[in-house]
Amino acid sequence: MTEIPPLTTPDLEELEVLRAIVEGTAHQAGGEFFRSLVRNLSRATGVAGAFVAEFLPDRRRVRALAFWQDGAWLDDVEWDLPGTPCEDVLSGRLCHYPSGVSERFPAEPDVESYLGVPLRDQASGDILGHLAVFDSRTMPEQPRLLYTLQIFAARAAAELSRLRAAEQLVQSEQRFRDLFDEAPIAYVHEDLQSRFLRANRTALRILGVPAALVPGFVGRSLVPALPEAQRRVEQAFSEIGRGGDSAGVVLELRRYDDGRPIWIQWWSRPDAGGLFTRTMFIDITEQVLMERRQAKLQAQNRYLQDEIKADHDFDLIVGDSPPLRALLQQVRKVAATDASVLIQGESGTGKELIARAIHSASPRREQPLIKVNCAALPAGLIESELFGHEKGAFTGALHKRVGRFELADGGSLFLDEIGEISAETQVKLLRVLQEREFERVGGQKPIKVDVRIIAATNRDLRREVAEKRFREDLFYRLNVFPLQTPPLRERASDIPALATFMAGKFAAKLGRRIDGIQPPALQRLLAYPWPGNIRELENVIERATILADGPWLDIAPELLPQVSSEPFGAPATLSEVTREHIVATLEQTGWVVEGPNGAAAKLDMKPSTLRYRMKKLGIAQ
Ligand SMILES: Nc1ncnc2c1ncn2[C@@H]1O[C@H](COP(=O)(O)OP(=O)(O)OP(=O)(O)O)[C@@H](O)[C@H]1O
Repeated sequence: MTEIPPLTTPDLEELEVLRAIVEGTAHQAGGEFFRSLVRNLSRATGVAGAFVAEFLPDRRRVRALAFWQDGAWLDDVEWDLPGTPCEDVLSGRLCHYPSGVSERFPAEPDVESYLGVPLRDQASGDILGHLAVFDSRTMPEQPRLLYTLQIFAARAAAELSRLRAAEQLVQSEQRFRDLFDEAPIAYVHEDLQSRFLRANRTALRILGVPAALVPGFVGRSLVPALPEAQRRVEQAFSEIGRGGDSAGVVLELRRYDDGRPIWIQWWSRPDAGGLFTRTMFIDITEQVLMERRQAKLQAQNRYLQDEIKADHDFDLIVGDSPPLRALLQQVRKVAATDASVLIQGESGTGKELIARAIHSASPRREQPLIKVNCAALPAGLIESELFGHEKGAFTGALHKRVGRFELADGGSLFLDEIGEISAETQVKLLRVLQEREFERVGGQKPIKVDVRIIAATNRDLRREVAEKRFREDLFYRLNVFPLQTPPLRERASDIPALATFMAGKFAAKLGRRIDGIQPPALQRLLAYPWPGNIRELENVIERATILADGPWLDIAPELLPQVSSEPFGAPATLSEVTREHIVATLEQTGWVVEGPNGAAAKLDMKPSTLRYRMKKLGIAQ
C-alpha cells in the first residue's frame, strides 16, 4: 500500500486558495458568480486587483463583468483593448508580465504586474473574454497562481457561455412569442376538451374573446346550436382524433363578445405528444357574406329579368278623377313610411299599379319590389315560394331555394291576392310580420329580414275575418294603412284619358297609327259599367285597336257585353240587399254597432235589433 505523501507547505497554500475560491463561488451564478470569483481570487492570492471581462461585439473593446481593486468594486468598467496588456490575452494567449507593465503600457501607470488568461467557449473554442489579476508590485512566476487562474477561467467561461445561451433563449422565446402573438394568422393551442391553452392576439380579435379568459376558454362554446355547424365541427374533431388533420374546413361560429356570426377556415392537427392540438385559422366572414350577397343579387337579378319580360307600365297612372287623386294623395303619404299597406278593391282596378307606386315613392325604391301572387300558387308551394327551402326539404326540392322574403330584403314584398292563402301560411306570415324572422322550409336556421309588406286583395277581408276565413291578428298587422282602389264606374271621368292612353300603347305595339277615339265610341265606353274595371277596358281597347281600319278608333257594340238593367253585381233578393246595406254601414263605422256613431244609430235601429238581423243574415262581427 502506498502512502499518500504529506502535503508540503506550498501545496497546502494552493489548496487553501482553491478551497477559498471554490467555497466562495459554490452557490453563485451569473453576475454574482463573477463578483465572488474576482474578490476571492484577489484575496486568496494576495494581489491588488482581479477582474473578469467579456468582449463587446466589435471585439476591440471589453466590458468588466466584475472588477475588484484594492478592496473595492469598480462598477461599469469598459475599455479599449489596444495599448493594454489585455490585448494579447484576447487574441487567445496567456499573458504574464511579472513587472514593468506601466512602462510598456503608459495607459496603465499604476500597474506593475499582470497575469491574464483567456475565457474560451468549450464547444466552439471562441474567445469570450478573459480573467486577469494585477498588482502594483512585481508578480514573480508562480505556476500555482497560473494553474488556479486557468481553473477558474474555465469555470468563468462555462458560466459566461451559459449566461449567453440563457439570454439567447429568452430572446428567441420572445421572438417566437412576438411571432405567435402578432402573426396575421390566428393560432390557438387547445387541449382535448377544446379548452384554450394559448391563443394569439389575432385569434382573440377574430373570436371576440378577452385575453383574460385564456387559458381555459372552451373553443367549442362558440359553435352555434345549428345542426350543420355542429356536424362540421364534429366531423373535423373526429378527424383530428384519428390523428389526421383538418385541411381548411370552413366553420361557422358566433363571436364571444357580441354573438355576431363569423366564418373561419380552420386547420388543426394534434401535437406530437397528443396532449393538445395546434390550430390555425383565418377569418373569411367578409368573403362568405359577399358570396351570400352575390347569390342574393343573382337571384334578384333573375327575378327582375323575369319581371321586365312581364312588361309593366310601372309608373303610368292615368286619370285625374277626384277618387283617383284622393288615392294618390294617400299613396304619397304612406310611401314615406315603413307601414304595412293593405290595398283592397275590385279586380282590375289597379291595385298592383298602386303597390308599385308606393314602392317607387318609398325610401326603399333602390331595392327590389318582389311580387307573389298568392292565388296563382298551389297551397303546397306557397310556403316554399315565400320562405324558400333547403335542398331535399321535400320531394322535388333538388336545390336550395331562396324565398321571396329573402329576395325582398331591404325592399318591399307585394303579396297579391292575400285573401287566398291557407290558414297555415297565415300563421307563418303572421310570425314574420311580428318577428321579422323566419326559417326556410326544411331548415332550422332563423333568417332575419327587413321587408316592407304591401298586400292586395279583391275580397272584403274584414268579412273574411268575420267569417273566420282570415286571421284577425294577421288582418290587423296588414291593415296598418288601408287603401281602397275605386272601381272604374266610380271614376268614369277617367275613361277618355285611359282609353286614349291604352289605344296609343297598343297602336305602338302593333305598329299602327291611332289619332283618337270616335265620339260615339267614347259615348259607349262612358255608358258601360265596367265590371272588370280597367283591365276590361284595356282588353276592349286592345281588341278595338287590332280591328281598327283607320286612325280614329271605333268600338263596335259587340265588343262590350250586353249591359243588364241592374247595376253590375247588384244583389238579387231582398235579404241580399239588406245584408249588403248592413255590411256597408258596419264598414263605414269600423264595425261599431252601438253608440251615437255606431251602425245601429245610422240605420235607425236598436242595437239589439241590428244584432238580431246580423245573426240571421250570417254577419259575424
Ligand atoms: N290608373 C291607371 N292608369 C293606367 N293603367 C292602369 C291604371 N290602373 C290600372 N291600370 C292597368 O290596368 C291593368 C290592371 O291593373 P292591376 O293589375 O294593377 O289591377 P289589380 O287590381 O291588381 O287586378 P287584380 O285584382 O285582378 O290583380 C294593368 O294593366 C294596369 O296597368
